[in-house]
Amino acid sequence: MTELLRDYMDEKKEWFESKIPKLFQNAPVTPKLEQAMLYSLEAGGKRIRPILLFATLQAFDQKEEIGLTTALGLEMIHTYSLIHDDLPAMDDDDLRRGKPTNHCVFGEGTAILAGDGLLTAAFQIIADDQALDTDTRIRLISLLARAAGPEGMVGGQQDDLEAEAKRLDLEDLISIHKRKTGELIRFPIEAAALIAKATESETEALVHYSEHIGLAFQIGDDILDISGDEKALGKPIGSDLANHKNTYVSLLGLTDAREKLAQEVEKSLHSLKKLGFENKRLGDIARYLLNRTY
Ligand SMILES: CC(C)=CCC/C(C)=C/COP(=O)(O)OP(=O)(O)O
Ligand SMILES: C=C(C)CCOP(=O)(O)OP(=O)(O)O
Repeated sequence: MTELLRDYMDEKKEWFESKIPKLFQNAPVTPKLEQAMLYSLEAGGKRIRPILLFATLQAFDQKEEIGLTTALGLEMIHTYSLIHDDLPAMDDDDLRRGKPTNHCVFGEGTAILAGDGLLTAAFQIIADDQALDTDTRIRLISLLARAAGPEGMVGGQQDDLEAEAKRLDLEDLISIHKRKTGELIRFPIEAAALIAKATESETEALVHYSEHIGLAFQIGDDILDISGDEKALGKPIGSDLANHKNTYVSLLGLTDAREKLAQEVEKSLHSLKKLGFENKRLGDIARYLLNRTY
């Protein structure tokens, strides 16, 4: 990662995270539930989805502040998905973002409710966002519901669960990941294009970019699951193997998985070129995915 991108990501992450403690300040949320929601939300992570939203707004010379609430809602949904993904009924993981998983600290019942709370509160804060006009808010809520729901992430997760006992081909694996991971990578980019009032053809090129980096991101996650550093990642490695998951590495082998990742990054840069955005932050983010270590 270039020093410039590192600085940008650190700065945006810090700014974004400074807003999290205030999220439920004026809401009468049951204390243990609030504590459980904030525990996972504040645990860190790369904040790559909010950063993609800010970087897309920046590419259109828009202030990042205008996308802040949408980015918070998105990260709340991403965090809920990780809490539920770690549950004994799913991946049964003990470590996430460098800390014991939500159910290990608060118990399974509260972890399920913390996830439910984050999911629903996300839509509430976007609906109430005074920085955006009503039409934009409704369109964002619709996009986000589609991306996170049964057509998107939840559907992808269901297919992923069912696939554990089977051997998939590459096409099936891509179809699962497009929904399970890809939709929440696509959303911040499409949302920022909507907020910035991008044209149809600009949005189309950005959606293509997002689809390619979404796949590159997931391939990178699969590679890191076998060759990454547990401390840097903040989650256990070897979990895919233990759970008999179909991954790009199990299907293609490490070398070809790396090659496929490089191809997806190349295609994402090609989509950016159409917009003259390849040298903007979005291009740097795509190039960072090539060799990410966490
Ligand atoms: C509705 C739900 C629960 C969705 C979960 C979506 C998701 C992307 C989980 C993490 O995937 P992973 O298991 O491949 O990643 P990790 O290695 O981080 O656990
Ligand atoms: C989609 C996948 C692979 C789950 C983890 O997502 P991230 O790798 O973005 O996790 P955090 O940085 O937010 O913890």
